[in-house]
Amino acid sequence: MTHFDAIIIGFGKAGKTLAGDLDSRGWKTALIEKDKTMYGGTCINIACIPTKLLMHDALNGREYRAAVERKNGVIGRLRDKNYHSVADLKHATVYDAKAEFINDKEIEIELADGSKEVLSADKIFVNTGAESIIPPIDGDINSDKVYTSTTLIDEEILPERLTIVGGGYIGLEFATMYNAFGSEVSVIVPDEEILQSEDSNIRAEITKDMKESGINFIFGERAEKVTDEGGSKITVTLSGEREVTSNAVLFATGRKANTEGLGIETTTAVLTNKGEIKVNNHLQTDAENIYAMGDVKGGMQFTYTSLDDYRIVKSHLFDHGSYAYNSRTNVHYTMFTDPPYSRAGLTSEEAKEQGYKAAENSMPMSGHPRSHINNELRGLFKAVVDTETKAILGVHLYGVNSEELINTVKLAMDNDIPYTVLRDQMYNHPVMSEAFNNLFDI
Ligand SMILES: Cc1cc2nc3c(=O)[nH]c(=O)nc-3n(C[C@H](O)[C@H](O)[C@H](O)COP(=O)(O)OP(=O)(O)OC[C@H]3O[C@@H](n4cnc5c(N)ncnc54)[C@H](O)[C@@H]3O)c2cc1C
Ligand SMILES: NC(=O)c1ccc[n+]([C@@H]2O[C@H](COP(=O)([O-])OP(=O)(O)OC[C@H]3O[C@@H](n4cnc5c(N)ncnc54)[C@H](O)[C@@H]3O)[C@@H](O)[C@H]2O)c1
Repeated sequence: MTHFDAIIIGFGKAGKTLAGDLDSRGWKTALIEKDKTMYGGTCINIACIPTKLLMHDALNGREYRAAVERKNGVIGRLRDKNYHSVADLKHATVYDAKAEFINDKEIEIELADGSKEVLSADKIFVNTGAESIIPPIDGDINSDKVYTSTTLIDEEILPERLTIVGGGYIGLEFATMYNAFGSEVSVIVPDEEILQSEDSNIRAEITKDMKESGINFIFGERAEKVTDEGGSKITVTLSGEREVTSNAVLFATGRKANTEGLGIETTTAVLTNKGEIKVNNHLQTDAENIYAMGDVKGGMQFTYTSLDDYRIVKSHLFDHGSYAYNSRTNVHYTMFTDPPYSRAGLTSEEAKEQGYKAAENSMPMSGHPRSHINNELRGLFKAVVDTETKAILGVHLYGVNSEELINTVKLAMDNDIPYTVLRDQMYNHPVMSEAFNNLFDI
């Protein structure tokens, strides 16, 4: 049995960053990754990077197969760079193996040749991510025309017609991307509208623009059955018994924590009722030497929140836990549609429900000078502020460059900078951020 100071299970964002940090402190560390095509984790290989690259190429008119080829080249290089960023460390060893706990301090790994080995460590960090969920559906769910986000982006032939089940982040980003590549896209949304938790004007605007770009929505129905018709056709039967036939079906119906076969039940750590690893404010599980970071511990599923989980664990290990989960504020996000939608904080309805003296302002992007230069008049920016304290309570930015602009607003919110500062700031010209002069004129 080989003993380590630390074992990290999974090559996710938090884990690989922690590996580098521990190495600089002289810790002998093992990083165990079950899939050689996943060095660097989900983001690099099957999520953020490939999808945003394909979106970029789709919107810039590149042909689908050429974009998939470019994507494969880029992620291959990033995967190799990520592998070496850990494997070349002085005190770290990367194991190509599936890890399974056998108790709080020992892990059994199964190597590619089927042989088994036990590794032990004082501290163990679980960073195994999440995987796509396909809800219980009747019919030919194993058809080669049924895809998840992971498998669709590897398909080299553009589906002429694509049915997307689910109108969440993945559904709407893929609808934008495949529509721009030239597929005829239908999105099945079980609710009466997309994005129920977003501001109602913003979601109406996004829906209008997506429809105008040619995307077809079917609201208020669930996918219940898939039937492989043979040849290149597949049919989805909806709860209202309507049928949608296309050449490919993407299930964009959520993701679940990757804990299957991890042997958590052999440890003192426990799972929540959603199957995520239960952690405390320092991301420690019920076993005090085992931590969980990233998607596997539940909560918001983003690469940057996983990176921030590393900061929480580092703080607990080396700085008395001064930065903890409840130190994290105003977690923002972007949905990379065209144009993108970015949010931080509350909607005005939420702010009022929570008792704030809230006022809001909205600004159509068609009135902004930079929009005319960009030849992109779509978009709507909204801000919600507290009229008493002058605090920014929320921003909802649907428009060009919102994925960048949102970071400025989050910085202001995190540092209690009043909205009047963003209102009165001198911005250069002509740029998107000068929209804040008007947006915060409340
Ligand atoms: C299509 C898509 C697009 C997305 N786009 C964005 C985006 O634009 N921006 C953003 O911030 N987030 C995005 N996300 C979310 C983001 O990708 C994830 O939140 C993030 O990658 C999670 O990282 P992680 O640290 O939890 O672990 P991961 O990166 O998921 O790594 C977990 C690793 O553990 C390995 N593993 C699992 N079980 C075992 C085991 N038993 N033994 C050994 N290894 C194991 C896995 O193979 C994997 O490599 C997207 C997700 C998807 C699906
Ligand atoms: N830009 C980003 O940062 C980004 C992009 C993509 C994904 N992600 C991450 O990935 C996570 C998962 O995304 P997602 O879109 O898969 O999940 P989601 O939970 O956002 O959306 C899933 C949707 O599928 C619907 N659904 C479920 N069963 C259905 C059925 N039978 N028929 C029709 N619809 C059905 C649900 O009602 C829901 O609206 C996100 O929460 C996010 O954290 C992030």
